[in-house]
This record gives sequence, C-alpha cells and structure tokens, in this order.
Amino acid sequence: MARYYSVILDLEHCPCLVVGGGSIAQRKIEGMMQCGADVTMIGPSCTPRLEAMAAEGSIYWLSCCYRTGMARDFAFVCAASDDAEVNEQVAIDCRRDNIPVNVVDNTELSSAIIPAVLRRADVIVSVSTSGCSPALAAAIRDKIADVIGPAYGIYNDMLGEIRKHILAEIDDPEKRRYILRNIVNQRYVDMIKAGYDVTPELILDEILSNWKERDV
Ligand SMILES: C[C@@]1(CC(=O)O)c2cc3[nH]c(cc4nc(cc5[nH]c(cc(n2)[C@H]1CCC(=O)O)[C@@](C)(CC(=O)O)[C@@H]5CCC(=O)O)C(CC(=O)O)=C4CCC(=O)O)c(CCC(=O)O)c3CC(=O)O
Ligand SMILES: NC(=O)C1=CN([C@@H]2O[C@H](COP(=O)(O)OP(=O)(O)OC[C@H]3O[C@@H](n4cnc5c(N)ncnc54)[C@H](O)[C@@H]3O)[C@@H](O)[C@H]2O)C=CC1
Repeated sequence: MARYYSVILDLEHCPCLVVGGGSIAQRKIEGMMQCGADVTMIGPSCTPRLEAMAAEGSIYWLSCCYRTGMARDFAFVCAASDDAEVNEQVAIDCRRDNIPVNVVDNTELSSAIIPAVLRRADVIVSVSTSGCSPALAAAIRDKIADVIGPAYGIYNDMLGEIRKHILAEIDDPEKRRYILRNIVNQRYVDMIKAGYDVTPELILDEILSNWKERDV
C-alpha cells in the first residue's frame, strides 16, 4: 500500500475533470465545486442534479464516452464511471502526463485519494484510512466533529486576523513568537463556546499585557 503524502489543494478556478455522472461522480463534483474548481464532466448520462448544474452553467458537461487524450489539459482528474476499464484508461492517461488522478473503484491506480473532511470555517480536518475503510474514515471524522465544534472556526478566524497584524507590525522576533504562541489557548475556545464576547482586540490586549508584565 502507498504511504500517502497529505496536501491541501487550492482548486479555485482550476480545470478539473470528472469522468462519469453517477451518484459517486456527483459527490466528488460537489466537493470540488465547494472549493471553487472549474469542473468538466464527461459521460453519456448523468444524475438529474448534475444535469441541472450543467444546464445552469455551473459545470461543463461533455455528453459522450471518455476517449484517450481527453484528460490532457486538466489539473486534477477523477475517474468515477462504473466501467472499470474506462477508469483504468483514465488512470493510465493521467499518470503518463503526471496529472493527479483519483480512481473511485481502484485505490492502487489512484495517485490521489479523497479523505473524509470536517470543516469549521477555515479549520479543515482530513481523515484518511489510506483506502482500507472509507466508512471508518467517515466515522473517525464524525467522532472528531464532536470535539472540534464551531467555536474553533470562529476562534481560528480571529487568530488569522491577529496573526496577520502581528506579522506586519511587530519586528522583534522574540515578542512575535511570544504573542503567536500565547494567543493559542483553549480558554478562548471555551469562552466563545460559553457565549462571551471574545474579540481579536481582547485576545491581543491580554497577551500584550502579559508580555509587558513578563518584561518588568
Ligand atoms: C480509495 C477511495 C478513493 C476515492 O474515492 O477517493 C475510496 C474508494 C472506495 N470507496 C468505496 C466505498 C465507500 N465509500 C464511502 C464513502 C466515502 N469514500 C471516500 C473516499 C474513498 N473511497 C477513498 C479512500 C478514503 C480513505 O480510506 O481514506 C470518502 C471518505 C470521501 C469522498 O468520497 O468524498 C467518502 C466519505 C464521505 C463522507 O461521509 O463525507 C462509503 C460510505 C458511504 O457511502 O456511506 C462506502 C461504502 C462502505 C465502505 O466500503 O467502506 C469503495 C467500494 C465500492 C464498491 O463497493 O464497489 C471503494 C473502492 C475500493 O475500495 O477499491
Ligand atoms: N470511491 C467511492 O467513494 C465509491 C466508489 N464506488 C464505485 O464508484 C463507481 C461509480 O458508482 P456510481 O456513481 O454509483 O455509478 P452509476 O452507475 O450511478 O454511474 C455510472 C456513470 O458512469 C458513466 N459512464 C459509463 N461509461 C462511461 C464512459 N465510457 N465514459 C464516461 N462515463 C461513463 C455513466 O454515464 C454513469 O453516469 C462504481 O464502480 C462503484 O464501485 C462506489 C461507492 C463509493
């Protein structure tokens, strides 16, 4: 089994291809669309939902069977037809051109597999079982969802804002490190959860005053 390298892909405006238009293709397409991908679908038929998405122009549908060469200009490809030979041909074509390819019925042919994902605003938790048990990946994700609630997303938004400000405004590397480490504190998540009016200003004021006290 491959030892997978985890990455987070930016697919915004990226040309992505999905071969097939069934329920599995639809799930993969919806995942890509949520990330702003520019999706083309190839297949002789598709689900009513995908047909509607094509009709309103949110995806481009090439209503035909896949032929070698069709994957050439894409940045990411998913082979999701119900024909194993077609999916294999897509994988061969993509691997020859070094295009990352996800094959929904064959882990060995895939150079990329899709994890189970939990999103809390910009916090992303990806869980993979390396293809051993997709259902377990989803179950682990659901268990993590109980622990990592929406407060983490709200808190992360604030940290992003504070961090940008600190990187732009504070030159002293020791002070920067102190602030960036100490703004991360479970106490703030608990306060957000409990309904306190936590703001980036409040967090930063508190850490800066701790820094000053430490100095004297
Ligand atoms: C290798 C991989 C390739 C890929 O598709 O990327 C792959 C392959 C296969 N899946 C199969 C079956 C199922 N897949 C799911 C669900 C998900 N599958 C996803 C990913 C992956 N599936 C990749 C590995 C992920 C990893 O392990 O880390 C998830 C996580 C992400 C997503 O699809 O978006 C999504 C959860 C979505 C969510 O809940 O959020 C369920 C559960 C269900 O449907 O409820 C079942 C039935 C139960 C079971 O089999 O466990 C089959 C057999 C098909 C058959 O029976 O013929 C194959 C083919 C094979 O194993 O060879
Ligand atoms: N990776 C995953 O998460 C999972 C994968 N699967 C696998 O996914 C595959 C697809 O499943 P479904 O979407 O349910 O199938 P489906 O039968 O609903 O859809 C199959 C699609 O493939 C298209 N197709 C057939 N021949 C084609 C060709 N030559 N070129 C282009 N498109 C073609 C059809 O037009 C149809 O849209 C199955 O092989 C199944 O084993 C199933 C469950 C989960």
